[in-house]
Amino acid sequence: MNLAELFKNLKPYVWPYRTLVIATLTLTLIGSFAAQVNALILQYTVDSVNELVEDGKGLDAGLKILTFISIVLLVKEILNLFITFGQKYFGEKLRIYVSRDLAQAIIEKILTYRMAFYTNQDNQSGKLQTRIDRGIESLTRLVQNFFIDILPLFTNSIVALFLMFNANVYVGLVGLCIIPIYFWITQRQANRLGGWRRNMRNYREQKSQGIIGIIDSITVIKSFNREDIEAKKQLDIQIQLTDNQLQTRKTSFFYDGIKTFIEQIGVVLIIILTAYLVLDGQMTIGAIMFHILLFNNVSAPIRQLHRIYDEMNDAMIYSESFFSIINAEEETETSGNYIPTELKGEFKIENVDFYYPNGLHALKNINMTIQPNKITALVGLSGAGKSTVINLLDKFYLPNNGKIYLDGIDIEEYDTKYLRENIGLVLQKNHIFNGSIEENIRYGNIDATEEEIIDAAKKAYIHDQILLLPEGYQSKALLLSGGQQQRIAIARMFLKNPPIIFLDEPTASLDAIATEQIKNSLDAIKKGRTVIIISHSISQIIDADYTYVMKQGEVVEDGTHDEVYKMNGTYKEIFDAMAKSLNIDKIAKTMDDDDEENF
Ligand SMILES: Nc1ncnc2c1ncn2[C@@H]1O[C@H](COP(=O)(O)OP(=O)(O)OP(=O)(O)O)[C@@H](O)[C@H]1O
Repeated sequence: MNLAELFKNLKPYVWPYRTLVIATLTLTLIGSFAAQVNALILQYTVDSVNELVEDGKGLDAGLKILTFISIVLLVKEILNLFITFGQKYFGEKLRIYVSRDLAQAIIEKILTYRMAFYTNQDNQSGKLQTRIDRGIESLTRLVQNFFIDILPLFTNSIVALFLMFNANVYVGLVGLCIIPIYFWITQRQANRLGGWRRNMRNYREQKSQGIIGIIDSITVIKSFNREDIEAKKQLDIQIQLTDNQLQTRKTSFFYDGIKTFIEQIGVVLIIILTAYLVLDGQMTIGAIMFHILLFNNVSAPIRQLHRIYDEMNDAMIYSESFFSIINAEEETETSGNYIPTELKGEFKIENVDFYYPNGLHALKNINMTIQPNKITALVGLSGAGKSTVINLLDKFYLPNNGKIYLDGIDIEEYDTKYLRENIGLVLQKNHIFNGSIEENIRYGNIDATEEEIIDAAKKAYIHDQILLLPEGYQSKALLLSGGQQQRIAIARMFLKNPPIIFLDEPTASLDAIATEQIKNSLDAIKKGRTVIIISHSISQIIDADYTYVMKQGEVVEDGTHDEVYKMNGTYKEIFDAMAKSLNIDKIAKTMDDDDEENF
């Protein structure tokens, strides 16, 4: 991203604060003129004092001059006080507001993005966070620097250059010559640093992703005693990062040295030239001071050029990824605008093919009909594509081929918000977010009353356990056990009370008693709705009205439980294995013995 594109992208965020910008710019201009007063006064002082000495006049005459100088300098400093304060304050205000707006804008934007954006390898949470944080940080620093540093310094520089030309065209030319040389060197420096800076961004992203990874997987790391391996992985990144940092610093030091050298040559040239003009009688002695101070005003911003360049480069590099996130229109979730008056809940999946963003062919020419008022089970071994079907029905992803219809209308034509409003989803994992139990359940219906929340928790058989917690419904939901969290997710679905329900192994982490209780609750809620259940539990599968059996992304069998069982294929294989794993013979024997004893 070049500077013009950067400013174009940034403009919408700065535009609302244009009054602040104008105020800062006006103060900057006044400040630039005030900054030249010192040079003028110094020249005046040297020349006046020199004249007094030459005329042999005493302190009395000098006192008048000194009083005048002191008053001018004092007034200038008081003025400067207000100018600098106003300029910094307005600049800072601008930075804070722009930073807030950028942060909010990117959050609002990514919330509208489709699921594929989040599951993309490049957008792992740590990486995404570093990209967003760094982007905002460098962009806001750019805004601040532009108004607080760059603009005042460069306006100073231009005004000083103008005064130099006004004094003598050759003096002005020396001042002017140094600028392109400096620019050229700084640009070479920036080009050489560009690659390393990009590397730096990657290493920083990897570093923060690494730390997040460690925290997320700490149980696995500790249980396998893999602390050393994890530390080594981080060390490798740190070593690459520091190598890169050193290279950056080395290059910077080298170019900084050259720039200081050039600047000093400029100072020497100014001294020689002005001394010549003074000796030639074309100027008074005060001009030497005047020119050196003016040259200093010209070179001061240039001396900062590399820092400004660095920051601009940072802003360009980091804003590149920031704006690529915020401007990723192709990631925005699509929505139709069809809203039916009534929802029957019949899904038809026709010849659907689906590839995940990483290219994995997860569904192959799938055909299914999901009947309303019935329970449809999706059965298959791990990785067969069952959850993927649900992902497609929820419009988290769109099929690459084929169509999905709901009540005869293509789901792409449906208003996505309406569709999801009518679907209740209980997932295998990742269903609890940071917040209290109450907040987590309330997510199902933001306007629910306390009684309704408690009622939902009761239906999910979690109410009694919540009451045993020290903070009850206000306890942190993430601290609950896996099975308890699953029941919170079920309570949330009960509260939502949608006509279509997708249950992805809803009882996977539950104990036997909770499974039995939840099963009864689910049986109650299933009535009169469209229900899809994915389960590895025999009891839930047997209860289904219709079953689709999936294998490696394809539907291999479908029918009622009896029909698919009799096909002697995958379903029978899975079902028999499930039954065997339950050790039904022994269970039956234990229960028989128990009955006999009781008898
Ligand atoms: N976000 C993703 N990106 C890439 N591949 C994915 C993604 N999610 C799932 N897959 C892959 O798609 C295939 C189908 O996965 P899916 O989760 O649908 O299986 P499943 O039948 O529900 O399995 P399980 O019973 O273990 O939940 C698997 O090979 C899985 O690795």
